[in-house]
Amino acid sequence: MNSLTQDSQKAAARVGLVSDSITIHGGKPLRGRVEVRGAKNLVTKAMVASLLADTPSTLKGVPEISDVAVVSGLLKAHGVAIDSSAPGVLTLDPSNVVGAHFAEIDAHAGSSRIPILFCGPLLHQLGEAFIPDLGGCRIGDRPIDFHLNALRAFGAVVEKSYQGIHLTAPHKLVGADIDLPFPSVGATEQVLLTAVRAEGTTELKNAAIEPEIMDLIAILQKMGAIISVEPNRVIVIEGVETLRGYNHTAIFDRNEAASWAAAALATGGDITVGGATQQELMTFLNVYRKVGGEFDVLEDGIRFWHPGGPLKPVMIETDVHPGFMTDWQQPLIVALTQAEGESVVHETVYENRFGFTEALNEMGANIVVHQSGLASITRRVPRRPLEQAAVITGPTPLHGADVRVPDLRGGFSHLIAALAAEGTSTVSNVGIISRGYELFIDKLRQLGADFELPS
Ligand SMILES: CC(=O)N[C@H]1[C@@H](OP(=O)(O)OP(=O)(O)OC[C@H]2O[C@@H](n3ccc(=O)[nH]c3=O)[C@H](O)[C@@H]2O)O[C@H](CO)[C@@H](O)[C@@H]1O
Ligand SMILES: C=C(OP(=O)(O)O)C(=O)O
Repeated sequence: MNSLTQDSQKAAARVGLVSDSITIHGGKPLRGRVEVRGAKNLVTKAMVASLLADTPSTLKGVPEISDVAVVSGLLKAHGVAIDSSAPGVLTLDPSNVVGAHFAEIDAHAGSSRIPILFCGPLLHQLGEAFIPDLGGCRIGDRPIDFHLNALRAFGAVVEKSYQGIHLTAPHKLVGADIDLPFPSVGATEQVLLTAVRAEGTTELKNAAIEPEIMDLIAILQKMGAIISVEPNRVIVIEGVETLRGYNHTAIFDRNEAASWAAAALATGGDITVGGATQQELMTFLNVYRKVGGEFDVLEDGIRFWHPGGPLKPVMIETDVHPGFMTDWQQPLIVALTQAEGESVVHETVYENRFGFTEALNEMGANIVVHQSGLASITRRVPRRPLEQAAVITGPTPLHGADVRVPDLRGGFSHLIAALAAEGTSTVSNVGIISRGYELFIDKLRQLGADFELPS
């Protein structure tokens, strides 16, 4: 069994997903309503933030996804008492934070990227931290140099070993001036979670300002932190000695919402995404409209549908917020296989995020991924050294195939392609999808998808 399949089976087991594959009979529009809850990319960080307090926190809107299970396991290993008896609500009590045993941490190694964010909170609480190997989607090298350099700037001593990373704070952590080479989401969160209790002031330049980061800042402010978001990606944090627990409802998952929107378009369907709001999806909504999709912003969600007639090709560049999010391109590309003409999707955030298109080509799509010579394709000069572009020529009818999920968003795009395709497809390794899509099998059923799970 290869490691991707192992990752998938572990993720499936964490959320009680009984099957790691699904057989889909496609060609049927998805119609109905699904609810999205808290964002994977906020909830897990909010859980880590609870470690910084001296009283319990309450987090609401928590989805049943395997990344939440991984972070719960790591927090429990560090002595945080977690009550999850109320659906979608976690109370996290950090009164007895302790160093974890290696075996307990190692059980979660390679499953998510969130462990790296434990550094600052554990250094503040215990004076040391041990971080196991990171996981997350394999979509590029994903180095952590910005994180470690920032931690060093606060005064942490970093020692790497083959088992993980050991950090100590021989003297107190002190505020620092940090200028990120790229507005990294994770590194911005690393700085926030460390600076809030460091002595003195931290100025972070070239910070990421994704909505999930703004929600994390809101949480930290509720806890007693002093953080100001200034123009031009500058965030200033005045350290405080202690923080208290928070009570917060997580921002909705805009990546899940965009995925269901793309599913409506690709299958010729009509899906209302309950819990989605317009502000966080503005860039996505503009592109959705340009492609030919319709949407209606409701009081309690957004309705997305295919109005009939041909879809139009588009040119997109993924970017940091407020640009077109890199996690949105995979589901949308399935819809673009049905647009009349040539679309170009230029990936500027990760250097290897089009692996999923191979399976779409097996299903009949015409997608060519270019590693170089991008200027001639997109008529622009690359901004980062390792950019890729995918050229999608449509419309091409999709047909069923047996495909394996390579990563979270690519995997969801495989589900959408199978739902849109004529004939039967088997999608395996679907456990990976449960890292970020809550109860997706139940939601597919609600939307009238025709599928079977192996008995
Ligand atoms: C759990 C979570 O929130 N995941 C999201 C987060 O990932 P994550 O926080 O890992 O992504 P980053 O924003 O940090 O990465 C952006 C780019 O910066 C590079 N980089 C990052 C850190 C570093 O130390 N060195 C470095 O070179 C990365 O390789 C990548 O090319 O933001 C990404 C960009 O919106 C999203 O696709 C992910 O869904
Ligand atoms: C890349 C993603 O997540 P992670 O950073 O957790 O791998 C994602 O959510 O698409």
